[in-house]
Order: sequence, then structure tokens, then C-alpha cells
Amino acid sequence: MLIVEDEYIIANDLELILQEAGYPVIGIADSMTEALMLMDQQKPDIVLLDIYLKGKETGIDLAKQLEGMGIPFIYISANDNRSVLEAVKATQPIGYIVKPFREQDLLTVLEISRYRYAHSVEMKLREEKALQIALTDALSASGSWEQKLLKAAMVLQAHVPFDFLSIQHRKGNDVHRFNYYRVGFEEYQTISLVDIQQMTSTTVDQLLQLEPGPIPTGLERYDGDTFATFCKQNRFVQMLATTFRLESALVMPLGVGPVDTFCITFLSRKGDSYLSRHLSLLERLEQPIVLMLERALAFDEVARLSEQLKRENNYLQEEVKTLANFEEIIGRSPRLLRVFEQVTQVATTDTTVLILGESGTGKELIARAVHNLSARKGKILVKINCATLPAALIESELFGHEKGSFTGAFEKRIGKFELAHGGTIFLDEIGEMPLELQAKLLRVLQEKEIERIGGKTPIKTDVRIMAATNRHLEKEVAEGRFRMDLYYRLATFPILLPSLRERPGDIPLLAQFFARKAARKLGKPFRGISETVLSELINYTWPGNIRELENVIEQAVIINDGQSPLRLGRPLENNFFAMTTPGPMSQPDAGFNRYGQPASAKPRDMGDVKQIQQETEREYILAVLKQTNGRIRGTGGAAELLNLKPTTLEYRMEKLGIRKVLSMQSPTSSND
Ligand SMILES: Nc1ncnc2c1ncn2[C@@H]1O[C@H](COP(=O)(O)OP(=O)(O)OP(=O)(O)O)[C@@H](O)[C@H]1O
Repeated sequence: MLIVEDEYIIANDLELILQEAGYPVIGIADSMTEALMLMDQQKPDIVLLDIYLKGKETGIDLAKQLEGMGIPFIYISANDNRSVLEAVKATQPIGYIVKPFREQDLLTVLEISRYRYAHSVEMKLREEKALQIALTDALSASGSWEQKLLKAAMVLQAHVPFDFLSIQHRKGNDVHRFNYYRVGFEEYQTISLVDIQQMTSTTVDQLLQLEPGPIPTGLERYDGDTFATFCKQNRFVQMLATTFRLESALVMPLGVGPVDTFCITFLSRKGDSYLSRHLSLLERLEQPIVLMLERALAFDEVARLSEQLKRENNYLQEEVKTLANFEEIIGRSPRLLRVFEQVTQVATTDTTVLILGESGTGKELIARAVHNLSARKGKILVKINCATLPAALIESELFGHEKGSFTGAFEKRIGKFELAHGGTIFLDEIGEMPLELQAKLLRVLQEKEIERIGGKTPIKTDVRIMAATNRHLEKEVAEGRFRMDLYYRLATFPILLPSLRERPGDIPLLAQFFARKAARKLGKPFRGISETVLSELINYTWPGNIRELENVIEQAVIINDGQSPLRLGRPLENNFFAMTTPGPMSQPDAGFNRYGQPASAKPRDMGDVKQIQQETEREYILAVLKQTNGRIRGTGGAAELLNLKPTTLEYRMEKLGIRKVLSMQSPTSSND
């Protein structure tokens, strides 16, 4: 026991009584200074404390320190006025003995206080355990961080009171603030920056620019003058203090993992809210809270990664469906070898690549080769066709949107740029991108960050960009359809793919390659391509380039009997347009027309493309029917030649308006 009493006789009396009753006394102090000195040498279990002492500090001042040190104390004092008693109560003594006292009363109070203290310590330990469990539950609950932290704040309120709680989460350069204003017993209002902006008539930009101020290195409490200084250093807190009439603060900085920091600021309207016991409770909770936050962040990361994996997986499944035919790039012509050289040079850098070339020259194949040779090959390559997406959807497709950002945006959606994080994005048909979106793409290229539609903060992205077009981009720029600044950004490293007619030497190789591939697919033997057919292929101008060659060969394999070399389904006729406009990029927006129709018949929209497809198919089926003399079923019938089920062929014929005739002397005339 330590006795702190300035009246010598009473102090002596106390010592005698205590020693006789078996309580060892470590010393008697008559002032706060002396008491602290004695406690420095030996820590007492209990302090008996008078209110008025020698010197200017009172027993109440000493009590505040004892509370911080976790040493229980009992006041021994003459009855005093109400305000002193209020202050005494606030220090949470374990007992109070009124002077003058009888020996028996003193010992009884001492006995009861000790028992109750021991009990309360046990209770406190249990309470703290329960508090830790409740905090863990709050932080591991599902929901947003805003909801989790609010739950945690509600749990803490009973132990560390606040009128306003501000939590700052910093991860590298990203800072998020969560603000909760207590409006009722168990009622809290989440205060967003926009709310603060309205309450304080500041702009969001001004708010974002407010210096967060220095964060203390450990737990710190601010009241009176220290709170004023804290506000001066921390303009955000100052604004909160003025708006919500706050007078004291308790700040708890937490380093979580290698990059995350949390700073929890409890703020109160009362000037003396935060006591040593709040500090020591938070000190004890610090490690458990760090662990809880670490776990919550790890769960978040796992959820994010598995979501990303799910998205990548869906995307890849789609990719496999559309690109199962990709095997290798065929060709040995010097023009193509030059392209390979460029691909190797640029692949290992993060430079933006612009691939130019007529339709069907293999631009996508080259984009894939660049990606596969780059350090990003382990990550995803996301392809976007700017021509096939409706203009209204491109922005959301590329950048994503927040829930409710426009009519129909029922769910948050991640854009292709976010999906491609760490990998490559391939913007095919970039020449078709609407002008307003070009400005946004330019921003991504310059700032390396994107903004979801309806989003408030930009998101950093690490994506390599590749683009391709069959348009004359310079012409598009000159005519005001393409932004010049974007063009120069994209064209950092242009790769120009030669048209097929510029590398006729590759035609036999490609033809053999496609023939083998088609034969494998159709399960037919391949008996080679005759010299006549090869020279016909070489002499054709291939306006549709490799894609057209692939189609022509596939058709030839379909009608081939598997015994003789390939024959073409129909003669290849060079049309006027293709023959008079040779050279790369020479037909900027023309579709190919292998039927020698005038250029005005080129497809303008998907309807046209469908019609041409149907005409081709119809013509093709008619040619096969002619060959089988109208016979559909059985060995050597059209269905077998076309590798289709007879019922499927009949269905297709009906769709295409080809009437079944028993003997097809003139199949075309049957329905014309
Ligand atoms: N050198 C090559 N070797 C083998 N196949 C090729 C080669 N070049 C292109 N192809 C094939 O030709 C077809 C068309 O190629 P791709 O889609 O890459 O052309 P593109 O220039 O991107 O066409 P578009 O401009 O119409 O989008 C694909 O099936 C592709 O696999």
C-alpha cells in the first residue's frame, strides 16, 4: 500500500492500522511529486489517497495518472463540495473513505474495495475478450468497407465514446475516408465528402486538396490547447471541429501490412472525453485490431482475385470459342519477315503498337504475337472490336460503370481496361471509335488511369495498348473524324501488314496450310493442290486477303471427293476495283467483292454482309446440287459432299429458297 496524505498524524495512524491488519505499506507521501517518486521505486497494489495535498497538485491530479498506470486507489477525505465529488467520481476510484474514520470502517471498506476491484478486473478482461470478438465479427462481415467500419465503430462506442469518427485508409497514394456522425443512441449517419461539401460550402476539389496533416506515431489524445494545435495542423479535422462543434480527439494510427495504414480519429463534443483508460484500452486492442484489418484486407484481395479470375475465365472461354483456329503465322516473304522483325523489336517494351493493313491481312494474329512475346504473356489479352459495339455501349464496355450511373446500369460493371489489368488490350477497328471516346482513350494513354461511368475516383491501370485498323488514319485525321493527338499517341510504333497480293510467294504455303487444317476439321484425306489451281490462286488479287483465301480453300476441301487434288468451287475473277487499286491500305473502306460486282455493291452494314453470306451459301449449295444432279441423300449425295446431315441441308435449302427437285437439270431455274 502507498499512503498519500499531507497530515502527518493521519498518515501515521493509517500506517499503523494497515500494518497491524497485515497490509504492508511501501511508504507515505505528502505530495504528488513524492508519491510519483516512491512509485518509481516500487509499484503499490493500492494507493490510499487524500484529495488536498502539499503542493499545487491535488489527489485528483494524481488519480488521473494512477488510472493511466492501471493502479487502483481509494480516496480518504473529509466530505467535500459537490463539484469536487463529481471530479472524484470521474476518476473511477475503487472506494471512498470519509474522514474521520474508525479503524473498523477503514478495514471493511478496504476489504470490500479489494474484492470488488479483483472482480471488476476479471469482468474487464471478459468484456475486452467480448469486445475483440464483436470487432472481429464486424470487420469480417460481408459488405462494403463503409458498412464494416460502421459496425466496428458501433461496437467501440460503448468503450471509447465519440460524437464523430473519422477513419482514413491509405494504400500507397490512394486515400479513402470514412466518416460517421453519431445522431442518436445507436444511430449513426455516414457523412460523405459531398455531405461535408454541402455543410461547409466548400467544393469537393477543395476538400480533396485539404492537407491531411501529420499523423502521430502512436496513440495520442488532444484536448484544450493541444486540440487547437492539432486542428491547426490538420485542416480536415479543423473543418469537422467547426462544423460539428468538436472539442477533443483521440487518434489511433495503425500500420497494417507493408502498404496499408489506417488512422482512426475519435472526436468528441466534450473537452475531457478521452481518459487514460481509453488510451490503455486502445493500446491493448492495437495488435488484435491490426490483425483483424490485415485479415479483412486479405479477404478482400482474395475476393478481388477470384472475381478477376472468374472474369478472365469467362473471357478466355469465349476467346477459345472464337479463336480455336489460331495456330501459327505462315509466310516467308521478305515483307512478312520484316513484320516479324518489328514484332520482336517492340514486343518486350510497353510501347503502344498500331497495326495497319487491309482487312484479313492478319492484324489480330500479329497483335497476339506481340502479346505472347511480351513479359505480359502470362496475363490476359483482351480484344475489343470498336466497329461491332453500339456507340452507346463502347464507353461502358471499355471503362465500366457504377451501379445506377445511367438508366439500365443495374449492377456495377468492370470495363475491359480493368479486366486487362497487367495484360494487353487490343482495340481492333480503332478507326471506328466515336470522337468523344477518342478523348477518353487519349486520357488513358496519357494518365494511365480510367474512370468508370458514374465513378468518382480515377482507377490506376497497368495495361499495354495495341490498336489496329484497315482505315487510312491520316486521311481520317485530315477529315476530322480522328483526333490528331490520339493518332500520334497510338502511332508510336506502327506495323504495316502487306496485303496478300504483295506477297504472292506465300500463297502456296498458306493454301496448303489452310487445306490441311480444313481437311483435318472435316475428317477428309488431303490429296494436294494441282499446279493449275495454285497458279490460279497466285494470279488472283485477293481483295479479302488471307481470310478470303482461307474461305476459298475451305470450300474447295468441302467439295473435294478425298481422292483427287483440290479443285476450286468456282473460278476466281479479279474485279475491277481490286485490280486497279493495288498496294497496302489502298482500299480504305471497301469490302471485297469477289463476284465482280461494281464497288457500290460493297457491304455497308451487317444486313449487307448477311445477304452476301446467304448469296454465297445459296450459290455454293446450288453448285453442289448441280454436281450431284439434285441428289441430297445417300453416298455421293449433296449432304455427304457438304458434310452436313441431310435434314440440315434440307432446312438450309428451304431457308435459302432452293426448291427440291427430283432431277435438277437446271437447279437455278427451279425457283427463279
Ligand atoms: N500469316 C498467317 N498465317 C496463317 N493464318 C493467317 C495469317 N494471317 C492471317 N491468318 C488468318 O486469317 C484470318 C484473318 O486474320 P485476322 O483476323 O488476324 O485479320 P485482320 O487483319 O485482323 O482482319 P480485320 O481487319 O478484318 O479484323 C484469321 O483466321 C487468321 O488466323
